[in-house]
Amino acid sequence: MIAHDWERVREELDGFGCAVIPGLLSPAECDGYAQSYARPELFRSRVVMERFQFGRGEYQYFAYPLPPGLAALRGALYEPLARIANGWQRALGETGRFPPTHAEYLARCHAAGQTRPTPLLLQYGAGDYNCLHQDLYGELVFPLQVAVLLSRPGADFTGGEFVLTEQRPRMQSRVEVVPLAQGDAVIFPVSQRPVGGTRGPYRVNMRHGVSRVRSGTRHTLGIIFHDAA
Ligand SMILES: O=C(O)CCC(=O)C(=O)O
Ligand SMILES: [Fe+2]
Repeated sequence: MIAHDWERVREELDGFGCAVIPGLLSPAECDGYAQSYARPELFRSRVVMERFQFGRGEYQYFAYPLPPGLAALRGALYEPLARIANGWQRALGETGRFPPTHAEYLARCHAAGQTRPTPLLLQYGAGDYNCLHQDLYGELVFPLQVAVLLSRPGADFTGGEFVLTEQRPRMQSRVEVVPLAQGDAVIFPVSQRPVGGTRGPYRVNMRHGVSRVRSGTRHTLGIIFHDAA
């Protein structure tokens, strides 16, 4: 288990739709991941965002088997997040529950034909950005995901802020800009979250993206818990 104040994470996710774990990865771990972008044998596919009008920049999905540290991190983050996700299921009146371990959840994904790994490394240069999106890859959706900033803001790059939008029914949208240092992890909803209303919780629709990188190079590690069809 990752030693962290998960109650605070739950409160921030419930209150604002995002939470930060400072220094989840060390500078050496961040540099290791960022450098591994240049090792094609680690990845199953590469996406140039401009080709799909997803933005500008590129990313690669890791292949199975994941690097051991990444597989362990994905499994360790899943467990406390599954408890939060099950609280959201209850709040929204959904009957389905997420199993306590990531191995069990992956078995469900694989049985449903979602067998391809979704953890990814992203790479942005000057002028690159990531349009607002949702990382949905099939019917099975684990409702929370994690992104770790691998580069040093102000030193390796400028600009390139992580942003979230929250679309509320019949109301104007709300935005969060999440300040991150190297190694910080942001936890956020994949697509929806419950917000407490006077007549009980309602669903809001969330998207995330990255504003334009003004200079330098920015790398991120994305950890998504459902696999892809
Ligand atoms: O580069 C970022 O900060 C966002 C990455 C992203 O879209 C993701 O991890 O799903
Ligand atoms: Fe994403």
